[in-house]
Amino acid sequence: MKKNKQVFNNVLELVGNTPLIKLNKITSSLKGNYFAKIESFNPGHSSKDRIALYIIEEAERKGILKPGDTIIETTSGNTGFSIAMVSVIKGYKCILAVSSKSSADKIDMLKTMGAQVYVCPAHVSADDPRSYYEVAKRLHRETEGSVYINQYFNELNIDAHYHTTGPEIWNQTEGKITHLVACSGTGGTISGIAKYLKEQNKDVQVIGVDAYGSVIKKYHETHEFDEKEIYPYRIEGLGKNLIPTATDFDIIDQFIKVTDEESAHTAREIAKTEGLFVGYTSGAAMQALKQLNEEGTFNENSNVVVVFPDHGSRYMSKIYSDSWMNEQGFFDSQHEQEETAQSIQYIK
Ligand SMILES: Cc1ncc(COP(=O)(O)O)c(C=O)c1O
Repeated sequence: MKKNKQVFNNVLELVGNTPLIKLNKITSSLKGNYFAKIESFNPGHSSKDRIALYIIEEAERKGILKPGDTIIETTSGNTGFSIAMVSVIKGYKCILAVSSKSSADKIDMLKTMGAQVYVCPAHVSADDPRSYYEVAKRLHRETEGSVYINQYFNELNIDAHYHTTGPEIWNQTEGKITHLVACSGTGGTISGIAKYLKEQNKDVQVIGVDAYGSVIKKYHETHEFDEKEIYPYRIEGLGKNLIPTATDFDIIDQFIKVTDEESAHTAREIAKTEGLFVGYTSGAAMQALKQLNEEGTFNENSNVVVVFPDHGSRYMSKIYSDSWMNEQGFFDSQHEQEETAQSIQYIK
């Protein structure tokens, strides 16, 4: 049968080639042109589909993985979902070691996607045999024919974005991009895209978004790992309490930090202004654009691409819940709280 582009052989054929959408209203008072790379258009609703597929296919190419083998990772987040999805299609077992802090919803989601989930105590040190890092390492050692994805320390994480997201952004902007702004967690997204873009045009400015409570920005500036920078924060997937080797610090020009509170409000603002229902780190990245604009980073000729990594549906009990926002103290005034409450009217 002739290949019909409307019909796909399986869901994995839809990974990548996400749209770049112009931001209009939320950026109306900022200098320059703004475009968002909407990674929730991946079938697993996040950018992590790209690394799951790429790393697993690399292992296949190298003959490390055979059908029926096992893929192991330590995450309850987007990467876990993406690995589970790829494993279903390709016929691998998927083992995810997650922290007991993970919500029941997330664990159920992974279980639904066929993963074997090990829930490990959250409040033990990383080198404790019960920690999710150690459990994953032990399962990897004990399971013949297993691959440990280890996204924070796997350079294929960078390669995945170098070969996919980077060229997509270059082509979608017809080479006119001047600035890339992206959150940095493992650092794979920003490092891989930056490497590709700078090979095309070394003048493209690359700005990473970090969280208060994370060591990344300070490490970039001083090469010092400063434990004093570390404290708990709420945004998931952004910043870190360790230095990932999946971040190429030399290729990133600058880091900027954003707060939990402003990022949450900005994510809600993106939905209301652009009709894009995106995750918490998309709010963080957009918040970074506002701060960079204030600092005078952009001018009328700037063509800024911002990466929105995932979909808002994963944050219903967090930033899109008024009671959660209230519990965090993110509604500064009674007025703000009443205003959002008024958008729901109960007819009795
Ligand atoms: C929601 C979300 N945003 C942003 C990131 C950051 O992407 P990267 O790990 O490629 O730096 C992650 C990764 O963990 C994520 O899950």
